[in-house]
Amino acid sequence: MIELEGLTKRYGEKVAVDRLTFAVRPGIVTGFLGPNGAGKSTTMRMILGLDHPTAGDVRIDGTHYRQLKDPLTYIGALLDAKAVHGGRSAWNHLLCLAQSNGVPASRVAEVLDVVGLTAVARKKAKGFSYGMGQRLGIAAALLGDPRILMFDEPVNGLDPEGIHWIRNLMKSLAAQGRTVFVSSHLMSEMALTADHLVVIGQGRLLADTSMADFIRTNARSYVRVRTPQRERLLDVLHEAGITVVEAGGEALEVEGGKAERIGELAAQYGLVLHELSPQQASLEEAFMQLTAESVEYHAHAGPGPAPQDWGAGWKGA
Ligand SMILES: Nc1ncnc2c1ncn2[C@@H]1O[C@H](COP(=O)(O)OP(=O)(O)OP(=O)(O)O)[C@@H](O)[C@H]1O
Repeated sequence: MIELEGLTKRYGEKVAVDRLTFAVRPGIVTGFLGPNGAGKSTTMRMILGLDHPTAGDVRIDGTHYRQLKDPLTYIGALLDAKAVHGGRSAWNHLLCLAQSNGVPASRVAEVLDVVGLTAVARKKAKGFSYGMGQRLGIAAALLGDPRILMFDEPVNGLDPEGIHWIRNLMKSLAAQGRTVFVSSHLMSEMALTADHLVVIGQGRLLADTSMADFIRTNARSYVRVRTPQRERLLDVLHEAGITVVEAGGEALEVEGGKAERIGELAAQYGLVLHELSPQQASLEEAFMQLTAESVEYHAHAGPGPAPQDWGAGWKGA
């Protein structure tokens, strides 16, 4: 379990993390979401004792990180995959970590096998691709067989097979009863992996809830209905007190009723339906809706030079 209480970090005037209070529980994957600059990495760094909180507190199974003996055996983390001495081989990097953390050297071969780097174990890390570096970082996190795992953007740079692999790895670690805390900007991936979500914006807690509740609360779900008897169906739904938002063409978006109820009403009145499909809102829609107010770094959309014209001013200069 990771517990944060009023955790705050200021850099001068900038409040990077603002009175965060939440707990990351064992047995499930908890996703950590927030727009760029929301404070996710700063929070993770404070959990690991790499940054000092300005105020508040954070504990790992009831203890401060700095008080843990052999911390890698309590919490394993992937924060920055590039934090590896490039001149060292993957094997040596992990062996050094094992020796300084009371982990048996036999674990090195085991974790290299888990992350699929056995074949390149003796190669220098500086020759690794970004994705191989991520795998090495994940191996380091797993080295001490810790009860708590924390990953900052673990799927960055991974190929589709690697993304699939890490998704299953995180789920199986949680199924073993471990605490798994993971940040990602890839909403589709997070939707497949996380059971619970902690969402922050501008350093503040915006949500601490199950995936299902988060989507239900923050995005619109509706039933899409197509019928050649549009006016009659509208009357029937209206009579039944069901809200209809009209869409283009012959499709209706029905917000206030379940597909079963709409289908039964149509049958009762002998109306033909060409489509009756519940539309589940996506995590991405829910996330954008919730964090719209707290996005600091917007790209410019709308009128402006087309991408092919960028730099046109340089021509002939
Ligand atoms: N060492 C530092 N000095 C000054 N400001 C910092 C420092 N580290 C982080 N910040 C600021 O704190 C805020 C939070 O940054 P942080 O990296 O924690 O966000 P994040 O949610 O991890 O963002 P991203 O999704 O872009 O990785 C940002 O405004 C950042 O500029």
